[in-house]
Amino acid sequence: MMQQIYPVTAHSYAYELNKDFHFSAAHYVPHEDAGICQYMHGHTYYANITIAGDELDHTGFLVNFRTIKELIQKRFDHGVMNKDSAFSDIHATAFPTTEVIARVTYEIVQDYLNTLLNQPVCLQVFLRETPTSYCVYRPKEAKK
Ligand SMILES: Nc1nc2c(c(=O)[nH]1)N=C([C@H](O)[C@H](O)COP(=O)(O)OP(=O)(O)OP(=O)(O)O)CN2
Ligand SMILES: [Zn+2]
Repeated sequence: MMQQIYPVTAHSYAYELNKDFHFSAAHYVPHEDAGICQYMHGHTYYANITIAGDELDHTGFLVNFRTIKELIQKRFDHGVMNKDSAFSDIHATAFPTTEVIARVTYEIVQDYLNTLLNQPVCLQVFLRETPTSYCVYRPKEAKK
């Protein structure tokens, strides 16, 4: 696992946890302006998910680290991003770019967090696509 320093997001929650994991997937960016990226190719994506909250659950967890990893890894690992229902080859806002995959990752994680009684929130998704390229997604509506 790649270890690195991630950008921090300021907030006033009592607890903040971060989960690192990775997954491998194929994709293409379905527009000719994407150059060679319009052709199918693969990456090992490295993700760091930041979750915060004020209350712990009955196990003393803000949220189970393992669940966060599995939500994303089980869905995308060794798959073709373009085939996943979260993405589209029609609308640019749903092309599986680093930016969109980071946003979709946030949406999957936050949808799960919304089911928890202690109501943690996802503050940031850091997604590295290549050794030299990454995106940080922070939801605009997140309470700080
Ligand atoms: N804003 C974005 N730009 C690009 C994306 C993207 O998702 N968002 N994706 C690509 C390619 O699909 C590719 O995955 C990454 O390209 P790049 O960073 O150029 O990769 P390299 O390994 O070739 O980078 P070097 O630093 O030149 O080695 C393109 N752009
Ligand atoms: Zn790519």
